[in-house]
Amino acid sequence: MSRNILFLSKTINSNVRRLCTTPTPVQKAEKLVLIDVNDKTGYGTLSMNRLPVNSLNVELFNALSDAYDEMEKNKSRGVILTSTSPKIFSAGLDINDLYSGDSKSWSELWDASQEAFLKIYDASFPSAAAINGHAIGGGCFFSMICDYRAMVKGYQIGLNEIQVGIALPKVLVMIMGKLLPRRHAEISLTQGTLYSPEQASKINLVDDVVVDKAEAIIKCEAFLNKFRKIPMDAVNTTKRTIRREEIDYIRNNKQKDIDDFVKAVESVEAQNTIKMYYQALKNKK
Ligand SMILES: CCCCC/C=C\C/C=C\C/C=C/C(=O)SCCNC(=O)CCNC(=O)[C@H](O)C(C)(C)COP(=O)(O)OP(=O)(O)OC[C@H]1O[C@@H](n2cnc3c(N)ncnc32)[C@H](O)[C@@H]1OP(=O)(O)O
Repeated sequence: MSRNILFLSKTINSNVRRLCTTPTPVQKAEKLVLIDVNDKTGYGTLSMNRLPVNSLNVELFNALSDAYDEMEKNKSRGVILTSTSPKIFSAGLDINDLYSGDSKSWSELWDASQEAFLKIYDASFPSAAAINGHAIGGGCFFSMICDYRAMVKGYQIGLNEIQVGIALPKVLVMIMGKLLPRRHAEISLTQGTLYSPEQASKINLVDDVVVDKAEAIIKCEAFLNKFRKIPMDAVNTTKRTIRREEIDYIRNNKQKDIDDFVKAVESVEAQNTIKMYYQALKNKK
């Protein structure tokens, strides 16, 4: 059974295509999240596919939410979150949107990010991130809300929002504060530190360092396998107890959280920094 070739199957929605093993090959579809369900294990591999860098915009957030809905509907046993790029998991929020947006578009962006966050963080199955390249800003955050992270050597990971001029949104602070030892969380959040996978593994930011994507997927599958003999209701009740604070915060303060994000992005200081950051990125070559 070939799992590497894209096959035609019914379109789930405008941005998500399920990959399955029905024998009708078609050319690669330009969907923002590709779904490949392994019929043997029941695990779905979700590959972000907004090339070149999987920068997160409303459409990619919505595609992730839709993909998770599909996994819930199909009673998935687990998800492996990865990317189709050979060297980038995700470069975080789309700088173009931060640079050229307005309060309406930033509200929509954050609204969509909250939805995707809740789908992943409160899913009824475990998620494992196969971090096959750089995971920066929002890209790092989306790996952090999975239950497990394996990262390929040679890339960088971290929450660098502060360097882009954005005050850290509350949920990012809450989750970083729980994942990393306190001192590392504080330094990382206030300095926007980017880490090698080896450094990240020493501070709990990643669980395993691997040599390539194939090994990352194997590690993710091994992690998901650990849940096969445990009743999922018990796992989910326990997980929700652990994660309740962040989930309740977003559910009960949705609009305030959006307003806080818009305020952070539209401040003169943030806009000046975003502008410089954007220009530096464009002048890199
Ligand atoms: C309550 C719910 C919470 C949920 C919240 C979810 C997420 C948000 C969380 C917090 C706020 C997040 C903020 C951010 O994420 S800010 C963005 C942070 N990201 C970065 O700083 C990454 C910047 N990019 C890089 O460092 C490099 O590009 C790279 C990723 C290391 C790759 O380097 P490489 O040399 O391989 O490629 P290029 O640099 O040439 O890039 C190729 C191409 O892509 C463009 N690009 C890169 N990054 C972005 C980006 N983030 N957005 C848009 N475009 C990007 C780059 O400009 C090049 O374009 P070109 O046209 O020149 O080819």
